[in-house]
Amino acid sequence: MRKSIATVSVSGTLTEKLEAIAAAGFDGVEIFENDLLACPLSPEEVRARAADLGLTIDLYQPFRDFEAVPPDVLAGNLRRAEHKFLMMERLGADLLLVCSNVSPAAVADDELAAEQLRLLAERAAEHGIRVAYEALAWGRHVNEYLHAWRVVRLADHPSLGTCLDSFHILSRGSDPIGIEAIPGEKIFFLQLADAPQLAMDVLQWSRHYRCFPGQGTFDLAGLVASVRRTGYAGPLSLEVFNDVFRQASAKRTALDGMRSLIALEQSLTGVTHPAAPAGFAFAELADTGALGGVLAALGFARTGTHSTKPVELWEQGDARLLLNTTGADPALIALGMDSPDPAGAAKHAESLLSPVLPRERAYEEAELEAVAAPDGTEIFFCDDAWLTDFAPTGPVPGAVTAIDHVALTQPWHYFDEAALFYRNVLGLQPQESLDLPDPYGLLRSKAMSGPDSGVRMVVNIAQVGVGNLPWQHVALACDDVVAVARRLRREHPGLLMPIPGNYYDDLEARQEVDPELRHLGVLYDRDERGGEFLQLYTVTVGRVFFEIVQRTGGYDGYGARNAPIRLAVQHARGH
Ligand SMILES: O=C(O)c1ccc(O)c(O)c1
Ligand SMILES: [Mg+2]
Repeated sequence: MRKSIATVSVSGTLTEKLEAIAAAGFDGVEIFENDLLACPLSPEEVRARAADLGLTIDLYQPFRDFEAVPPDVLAGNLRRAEHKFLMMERLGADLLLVCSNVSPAAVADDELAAEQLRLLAERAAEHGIRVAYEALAWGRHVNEYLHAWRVVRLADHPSLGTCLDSFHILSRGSDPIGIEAIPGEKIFFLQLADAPQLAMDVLQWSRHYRCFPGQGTFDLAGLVASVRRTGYAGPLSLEVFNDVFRQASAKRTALDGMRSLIALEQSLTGVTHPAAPAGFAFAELADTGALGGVLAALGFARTGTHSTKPVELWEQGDARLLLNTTGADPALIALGMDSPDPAGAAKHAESLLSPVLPRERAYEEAELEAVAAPDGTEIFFCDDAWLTDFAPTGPVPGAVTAIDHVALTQPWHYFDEAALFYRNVLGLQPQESLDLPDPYGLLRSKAMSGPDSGVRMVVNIAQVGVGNLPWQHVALACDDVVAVARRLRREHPGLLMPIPGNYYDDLEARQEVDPELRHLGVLYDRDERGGEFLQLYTVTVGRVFFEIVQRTGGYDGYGARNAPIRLAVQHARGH
């Protein structure tokens, strides 16, 4: 299907928007009125600019507060419309979006609304223009898509159809199955937006928190499938009002919008996602020499060195960490995913426009497919062949059994993009975002996991006030955190993060826990089903710290309750 996007969805001036939208590969645009009004170019110049860029102008919008008004108001509204029609002719746009009236002047009278919209459609037709009537979720009388359709049907004019907007339909909890009763040729336009579940006024929700398909919780694939069954032949058009997108790079946002539509189309056409990774093959850390000692203290042993690169393999149980000593400060730079089909996974990533990383691998080395995640972290799709480059010496038994999860910190404006990447490219299932209090702001955090929880990831962003919070971490699974903590307290007391006594006073007030946790600095969480989670943190080294965790009883979280304590300690220590 053709792909369009409303200019309101990306940042910049109208020309910057058009350039970014064209660069991302869209076929057309919805021109948002404010963007045109504020643009120094004439409508003819905008038309030419769009044409040069290969973009059609699919819709002009919005025209507000038109229908179901007293006669004196109608005269003014028709006059307004006539001006818009003339301007649209200059712009080369032949579809006008009219959104349902929100004004107190509107009356609850479908016959009147239909009669006036019919008049509008007649006038529009004289200019070769068609009118698409959309129910805003907060429309004064018309706020359901089937109500807007009833009015359109009543008006019965070939130049009047309806515009469906997934946000208005799904935010109200309407069942999109009713779409299938609308003839496809009367659906003049389809706007798509997803949104996170938020308990708030629907207008504020719509104007600030819409996001691209797949970034929220709406079932857009189901809705679009219903629209397609009607025979609708127009574009899939993104219309996203989002406070972050308004500030972020237009090029990045437009490209991510395109990715979301490609993924949506893939899900509709039955393109199956290659199997999600079964686990972490490795996590790779940049290191200037400080991390080897930490890993050794945690029970890891260096088992190999890459045949041609300054990269060391450290192992313990099934946890494999690579230390890349090319000189950058400690940071998580790459993740290896155990992939059942590395080539298929890389091809799928490429189909979703993920930047494929050049293979700078020598002839005899394992061919690793890699793409860049939004924050630049390299994601490798691996089978077992990669290990041979390190000629590892053999298993390293120890308390640590595997990588439990990794937590990456995103630049603040990449959060939704990252969520989409890990969901669509890696096939991880996202959970709801959490906002965690930090002494200097809020940390937004989203956890994602693969089938059987073989891969767990957390992406965090610093929200207000903290700036780009730099910490990332690798969490290591073990079967007995208390034993690990005892040993580390004894042998490497400076390695462990000190936890405030107040935390334990509160914990002990809530439930009976082993008093030794306080002495050891082990944090504790428990879910409703009695699953338990024990956590032990190291101090940070550069941007990195390690966590040792123990899950019992099916505990599936990440100790969110304890994160604010850890963040406060990290801030207090200045790292
Ligand atoms: O928020 C609004 O006013 C608005 C305007 C036009 C639309 O298509 C829409 O979905 C919302
Ligand atoms: Mg809309």
